[in-house]
Amino acid sequence: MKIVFYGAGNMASAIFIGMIENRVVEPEQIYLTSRSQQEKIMFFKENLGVNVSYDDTELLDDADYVILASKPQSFPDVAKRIRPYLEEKTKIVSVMAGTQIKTIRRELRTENPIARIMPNTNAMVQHSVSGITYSRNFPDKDQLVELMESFGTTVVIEEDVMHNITAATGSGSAFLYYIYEKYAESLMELGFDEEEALFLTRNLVIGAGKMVEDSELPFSQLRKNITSKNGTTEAGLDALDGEGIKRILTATLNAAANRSEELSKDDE
Ligand SMILES: NC(=O)C1=CN([C@@H]2O[C@H](COP(=O)(O)OP(=O)(O)OC[C@H]3O[C@@H](n4cnc5c(N)ncnc54)[C@H](O)[C@@H]3O)[C@@H](O)[C@H]2O)C=CC1
Ligand SMILES: O=C(O)[C@@H]1CCC=N1
Repeated sequence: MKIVFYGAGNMASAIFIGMIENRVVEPEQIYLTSRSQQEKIMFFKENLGVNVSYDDTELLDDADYVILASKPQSFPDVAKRIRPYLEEKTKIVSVMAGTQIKTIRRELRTENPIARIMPNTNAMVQHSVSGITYSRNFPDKDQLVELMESFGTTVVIEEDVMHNITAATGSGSAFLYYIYEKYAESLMELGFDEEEALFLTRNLVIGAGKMVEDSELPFSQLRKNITSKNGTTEAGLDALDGEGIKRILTATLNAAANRSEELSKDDE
């Protein structure tokens, strides 16, 4: 199998590192190309054993999958590179937020099978939760799902659900990291120094993540197990509700989903 990544940034590298670490592909089956970050992709070549090329003829020759992993705004340039050399057998898989299948088809001027996936950077530790949607003519769906399951779990969705999945899990871990950042900053306001605040937050997050992984209890029960009547946790949770935690999170997710919709309209 030959898998070619156009773009070798944060998302692409999380995917191919996840795939290689899980041994569903050999490094020599992966081809990388980029526009910037040439030092970084040489690092991948030297340390992982993947191929690097800037020659589109070589890249697209007999390719099974082309992964579109540039920013949506760079896609017209990427499409120009791919268009002349794309073979009929090649399946296109896009990770770009907001770029619709019909836009990809139009820019590449192709009837080839196209899938859109929305992973997240947890792919690097095989824990992405990824949305996937296919064009009608996509063959071997199971093969693509199998490849994707090497870096996490997948949910098959209709294309119009992609905006919500992009917000929920594509962007979602950034929202959680931001909350952890702010948690550490608040610990510093409480009196801990920076090192202590980061140490405490990091270990709190790791422990909570492990509890979520290992325990069968729902989030609400895990929370209740910590909350004594009239105790400290209850006081903190009342403050969180008073500040409108639910409203804040709903606004966050709506903003991200709306931006995905805007991106999809930019290219109509
Ligand atoms: N970072 C994330 O957590 C996620 C990102 N995505 C999507 O993944 C895509 C990439 O995002 P990042 O990896 O974060 O961006 P990035 O900026 O880290 O990487 C972009 C890559 O595209 C390459 N590129 C740009 N123009 C090119 C061209 N003409 N030919 C070949 N390569 C070209 C750049 O050289 C770079 O390697 C975006 O479309 C984004 O919507 C989707 C899910 C999560
Ligand atoms: O911020 C973005 O647009 C991309 C899509 C999902 C995560 N990162």
